[in-house]
Amino acid sequence: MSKKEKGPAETPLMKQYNEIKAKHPQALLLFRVGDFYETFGEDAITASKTLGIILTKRGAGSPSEIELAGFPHHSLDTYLPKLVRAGHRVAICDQLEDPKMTKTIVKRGVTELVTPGIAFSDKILDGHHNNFLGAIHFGKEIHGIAFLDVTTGEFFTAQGNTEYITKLIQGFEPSEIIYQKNKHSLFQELFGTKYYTFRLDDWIFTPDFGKERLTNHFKTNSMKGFGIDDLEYGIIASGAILHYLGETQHDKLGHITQIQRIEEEKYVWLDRFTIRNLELIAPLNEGGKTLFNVINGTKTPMGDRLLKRWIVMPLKHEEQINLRIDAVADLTDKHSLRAEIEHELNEIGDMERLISKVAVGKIHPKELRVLSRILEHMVPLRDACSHSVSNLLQQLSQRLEPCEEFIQLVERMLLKDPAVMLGKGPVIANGVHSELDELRAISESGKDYLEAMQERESEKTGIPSLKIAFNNVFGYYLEVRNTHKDKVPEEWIRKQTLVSAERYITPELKEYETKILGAEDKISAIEAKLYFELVQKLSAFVGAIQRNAFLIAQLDCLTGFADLAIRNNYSKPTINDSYVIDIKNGRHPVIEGQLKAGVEYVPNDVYLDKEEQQIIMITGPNMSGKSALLRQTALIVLMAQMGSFIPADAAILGIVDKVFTRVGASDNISSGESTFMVEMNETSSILNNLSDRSLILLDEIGRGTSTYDGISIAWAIAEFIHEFPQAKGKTLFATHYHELNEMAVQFPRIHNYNVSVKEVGQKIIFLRKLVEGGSEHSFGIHVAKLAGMPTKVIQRAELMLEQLELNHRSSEMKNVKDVVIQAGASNDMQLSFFQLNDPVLEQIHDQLISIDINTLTPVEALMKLNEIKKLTGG
Ligand SMILES: Nc1ncnc2c1ncn2[C@@H]1O[C@H](COP(=O)(O)OP(=O)(O)OP(=O)(O)O)[C@@H](O)[C@H]1O
Repeated sequence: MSKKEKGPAETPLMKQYNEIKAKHPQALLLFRVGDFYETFGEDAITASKTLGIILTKRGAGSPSEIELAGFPHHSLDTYLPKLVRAGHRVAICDQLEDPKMTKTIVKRGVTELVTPGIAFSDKILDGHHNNFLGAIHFGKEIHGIAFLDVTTGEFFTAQGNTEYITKLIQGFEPSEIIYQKNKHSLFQELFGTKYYTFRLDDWIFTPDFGKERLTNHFKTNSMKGFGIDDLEYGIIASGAILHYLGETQHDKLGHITQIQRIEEEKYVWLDRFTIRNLELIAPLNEGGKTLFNVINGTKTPMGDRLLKRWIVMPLKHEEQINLRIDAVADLTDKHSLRAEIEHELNEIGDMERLISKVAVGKIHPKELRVLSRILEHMVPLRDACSHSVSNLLQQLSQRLEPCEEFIQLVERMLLKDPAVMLGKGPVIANGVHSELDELRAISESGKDYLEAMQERESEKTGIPSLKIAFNNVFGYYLEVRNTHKDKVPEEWIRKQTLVSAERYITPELKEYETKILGAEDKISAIEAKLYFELVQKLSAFVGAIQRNAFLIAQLDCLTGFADLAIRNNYSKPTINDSYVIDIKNGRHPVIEGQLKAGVEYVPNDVYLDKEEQQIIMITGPNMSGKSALLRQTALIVLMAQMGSFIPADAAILGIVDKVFTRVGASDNISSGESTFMVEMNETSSILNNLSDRSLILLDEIGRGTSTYDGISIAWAIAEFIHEFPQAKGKTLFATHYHELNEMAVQFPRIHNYNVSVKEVGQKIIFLRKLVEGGSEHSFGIHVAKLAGMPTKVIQRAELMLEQLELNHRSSEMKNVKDVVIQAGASNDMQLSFFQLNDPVLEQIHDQLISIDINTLTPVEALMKLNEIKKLTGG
């Protein structure tokens, strides 16, 4: 705060402001003054820029001059979301007493601190997304994490290594992450700078504090009941979240009724590359479609939010998966059942967020009516589900609670069509409170009296346009247009002169005004009291309505799956505990919907198991459909384990417990690390976590490096997976190195396939059919042709490729060790080679030194070779 602001001329108001601002230095303070929210100093500059409101000066020219920008208090809903979305923390400072009741300065205090992770305003939230606040507690190897959506009351915790935490953050997409102050550089190192973060004091991140916060909140002795007792770090992170809520003045938390453990053992492990690469919830390229976009057929916001979680957390237990799949099957079979349920779901809005608003006391009367109307659909839904043969739907049906008492209370207490907000019109029904009814009658009759008075006076004075109106400054008045000014009786008291009219009052008018306003003040007070009592009573239903919301979310996802299956012609998968993946005519769910008119997606069979065909080596030219095939296989498996039908004619799927994905790391080059190193590191993390039920997708591994390095990496990895004694992870390996086809000779569970193409003259036609056998030759040069490379270069390349292939064959690459030995040998040779003192050799030497092998593509390598050959006069 600059000196200017603290001059001797500091007014009591600014003194109060400065005191409050000092408590919230990191927040933008909205300071309520009368009907306005004002911002001062730096805050005013920020607010005026972000909101496009006028920046002025308070006390211009005086020693206490300070920037000022403000907006009317009723525009808070418009401006607050803009500030929060722009990444600001906003402290809302309200008047804590009625200005009319005090002679000194009004008491003010911060009533809420809104941050991106803790926001209730519907305008900040996207109804279809959870708004999670995340907290991390960093340990040495293992870290704790917690996520809370304060708008729905959903609260989760877990702990695990960095990779697991990263993956959870990817799946939950928190809007804000809090962590310990002294872990700033560690956080940035692990998670980068793309998240909105806030750091808290270190002492908050201790086991005792965390446990105390949680047990106090849930009113329990331990966290055993929630099954998280052993998650020491998870508890610390969760405690930090509750502390943060307190710090931001969110202490009404009755809707946070439980904390759930994210049970790693229950869900398929998807490594972070898989979530990204399979485009499960976020597209790789802006505007791209995700699996979520394609399979989302939900009708309620709860379903929408839950589906996202189902997608990133597919199940691993056969029984649970089959419960879902059987429900989808029944909903698919029975058209009328589905139609009935969908009809009800269409009418169900965001009951989860509405009931949270009841718990925090922020619900508006109209919203209560909406919630009550939603609850009326519980009984029909329950009845509909009871007609299903699926166990899951039966269970859902039995658990749905009708909440009749809630509906009755709202029906009895609220008007059918109450005002949107308390204080903006009548809310409480007639017949609830006798004094309220009487006061309403007085107010009404007073208004009737005023109407009669207007008519009477108009007649008496001969002023046809005479009007009785009201404003906040001097209450009720009579307004006379200037043309009739001379007809105004003498006893009227003039109050205000406008350009075209004059305003008057009379003793009679004031007498009725006192009656009406007195009644209205009392009406507001009684309505507010009754309304708060009602909300208080309704908060007893928080648990039941939250449970209903969760059941409906599940029902919505399942019905959405059924609908999807019918729309896209999906079929029911068979899930068992075998180690087989046997897909008949599988398709890619996203690509098949995006093909040009007239182009059919070519379906393919994929078979993998532990004994015979563990690894499939898929060769084929670029663009032939290798990646699509890899991804569709994983997507089909994952969709099935989410409980959905699948884009295939049929499939028998042994449960998969982990999915790993690695894609030739061309997009990692920007990080500065060598592609080769990145690829090796990432792949080694697969090898450390392999299981018999793992599914591994390796797409063009080794692409980012020079050809022989690439082949060696790819070979080494495939060999390792094949030879790994503890587990036989099923693997799809896409590569354009046809050299890898040789592996099938040595390794019995590696089989060669290729995505077939037909060469017609100079052109290649993609048939997109996966057929057994390796490719005859590499298609790199074909791609160079497509890229418009000069014919001379292409011809030379073709020639050299032949040479290379000949040499390579003669070296009989038996296994990777041989390659490594060869590489060592050639190093030695290089030395002696360049000891010759020849200028051409020197040039060649320089050329070779300048090559960055880690980023060289095969085509570039060929061109380089061509240049070098020219140097020798070849
Ligand atoms: N089975 C299929 N049926 C119809 N079109 C397909 C099929 N598979 C792939 N395609 C189309 O071909 C395009 C290229 O496929 P994909 O990216 O899988 O090729 P690729 O062999 O992996 O190529 P690259 O090596 O360049 O990554 C896809 O975007 C899609 O439009």
